[in-house]
Amino acid sequence: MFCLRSLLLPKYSFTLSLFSHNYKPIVEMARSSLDEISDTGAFKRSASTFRNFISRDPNSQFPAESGRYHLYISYACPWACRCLAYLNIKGLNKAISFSAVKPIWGRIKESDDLMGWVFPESKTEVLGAEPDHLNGAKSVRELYEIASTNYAGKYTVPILWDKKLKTIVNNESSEIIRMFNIEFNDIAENRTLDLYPSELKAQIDETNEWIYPDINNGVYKCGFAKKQEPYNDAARQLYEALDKCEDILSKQRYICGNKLTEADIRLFVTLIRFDEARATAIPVSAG
Ligand SMILES: N[C@@H](CCC(=O)N[C@@H](CS)C(=O)NCC(=O)O)C(=O)O
Repeated sequence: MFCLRSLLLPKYSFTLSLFSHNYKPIVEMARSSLDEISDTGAFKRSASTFRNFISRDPNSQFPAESGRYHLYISYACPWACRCLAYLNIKGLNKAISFSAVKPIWGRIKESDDLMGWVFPESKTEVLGAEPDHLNGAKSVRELYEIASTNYAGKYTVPILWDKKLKTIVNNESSEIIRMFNIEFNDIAENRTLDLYPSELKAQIDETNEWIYPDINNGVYKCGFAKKQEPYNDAARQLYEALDKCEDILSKQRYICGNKLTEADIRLFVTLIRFDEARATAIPVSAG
């Protein structure tokens, strides 16, 4: 039988591997995920900052117009790839453009040592990544600086960018996918697909409530933990949650029943890049 544990083992490190080529001591990386450590040594994710909503209402501040919005992603980032998956599955590729940064962090500003997502110099430098033709930014940090003069948070992807107002609409993937699911239905090619249908909302929410902390964010809690105890806790929760998925998916096709939903996409993008994205750093053992 297909086993989630065997897919993920033995090298259980995750996202830090993406950053490892240019790894710098944490003190030089204020305002990145690597800096979000509590007193107990546990990874503590801060909330996303840009939380505007695109609406199908043409009179709203951010109306769902074709050609107006751009999605910045990294193929290495599961949060960003949720949004990319939605872009494709909803048939929004013609309405919303997207581009990818380089998959490995670089220095994001000449004047300091902060590391983060950077754009390549040319389209041929790194497969899939391309220079920022929209804003001419060298790094994702520059996009945040265009959008806000006093931004003090992390420089994360995904970013849903408004080309017209030259600002970030939203940088929270769980909200971006909800917008893509419904708000663009007047222009989406696959408008009848509803990945958050009303009859399954409660079940999807309930599923997200354990998959998010234990798996989606759980891999970061393992990878970024700075002490043994929080690492052990996160790894135990992660393995228990994977076993729970295994159990559910051995009895039914999708995580919330017989229909593909948001909960599947959110789980899949984390699972699919375990081996690819976390090969070199912070191994997670079966505990
Ligand atoms: N809450 C955000 C999280 C996004 C996030 O953490 N992205 C990571 C990449 S996997 C990032 O861009 N990190 C950059 C940094 O920490 O500086 C979402 O779900 O959209």
